[in-house]
Amino acid sequence: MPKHFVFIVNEAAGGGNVRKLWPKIVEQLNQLNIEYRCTKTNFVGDAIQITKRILSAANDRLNNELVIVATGGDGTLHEVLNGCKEFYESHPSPTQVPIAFLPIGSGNDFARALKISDNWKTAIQQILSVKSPKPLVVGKYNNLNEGSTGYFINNFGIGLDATIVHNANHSIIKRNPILGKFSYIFAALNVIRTFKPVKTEVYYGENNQFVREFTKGFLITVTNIPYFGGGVNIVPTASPSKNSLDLVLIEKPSVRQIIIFIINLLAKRHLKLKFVTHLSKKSFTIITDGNRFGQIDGEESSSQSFNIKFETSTYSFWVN
Ligand SMILES: Nc1ncnc2c1ncn2[C@@H]1O[C@H](COP(=O)(O)OP(=O)(O)OP(=O)(O)O)[C@@H](O)[C@H]1O
Repeated sequence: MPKHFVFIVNEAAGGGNVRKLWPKIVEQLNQLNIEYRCTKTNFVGDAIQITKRILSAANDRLNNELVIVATGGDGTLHEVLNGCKEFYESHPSPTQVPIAFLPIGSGNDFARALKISDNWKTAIQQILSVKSPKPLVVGKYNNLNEGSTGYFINNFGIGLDATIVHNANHSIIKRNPILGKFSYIFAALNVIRTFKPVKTEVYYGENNQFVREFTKGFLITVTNIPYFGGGVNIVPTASPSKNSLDLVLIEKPSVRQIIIFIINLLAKRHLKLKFVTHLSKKSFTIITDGNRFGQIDGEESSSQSFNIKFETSTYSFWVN
């Protein structure tokens, strides 16, 4: 069946690079003679509202033809996913409009995990070569303190990586089209020195009957894919095709341990280190004692003491 593609375009992604690229992409789409339309986002969170409007305007026939193409970075894809999930939670349907991804943001970790090309022309060809939607696992979080829920495609971090995201997002480097790619590295070098660890409890098992306590939680990351922070291979075995989420937790390391960790990270052996905790589960709850930043798919959440239940969920994606 011919597909109708709706591009939700975040021109602010990729340090503003998308604004320059988009006219070229439009030219290419016209040359390819495919059926498409596009909507540009105007502010943070707009892609959630746009997605919900698209889905509520589609009827049953269109539902089978539509593909929503998140066009930007991981934050744009995150918003499109949450728009879809919110819509179908209030309008249950046997079929879901699938999400495709045209990765032209700064980090593009989801694309890296799914081997979607970072060359936009190739990525468009990849989208056009898909024959049918594929269900993929996404993370669901339930913030038990706030009573809010949401979904993530990549990772939910508390502490170190979240503070790095906070600092990177507020640095002028992030808005630079060339240096933007390195904004996380610059921020990391500073935060690793200054970050204050946080007391953390992790509950898991059928009825949360197992608990692990960490007095000096430093890096606390729940991930659905191998990468975080723009290409760091934090859990090489993580996959959105596996019905589990991976937790990596490191307590405040010494300088020696940081060096050992980096060397082992490069050799993909870091999860075997004694001072690194790695759990792969369908569900767990993390409680932290002390206000720290959180990051969800690279977008920061406010500084707070977290009490979060994580579980797996699924959504339909237009990927090979
Ligand atoms: N018109 C807009 N102006 C400013 N910000 C916007 C606009 N539309 C969307 N946004 C916000 O831009 C932020 C960054 O988008 P996105 O994450 O897609 O790009 P990126 O940061 O370059 O990529 P990545 O997350 O892969 O590093 C998101 O929080 C999104 O809500």
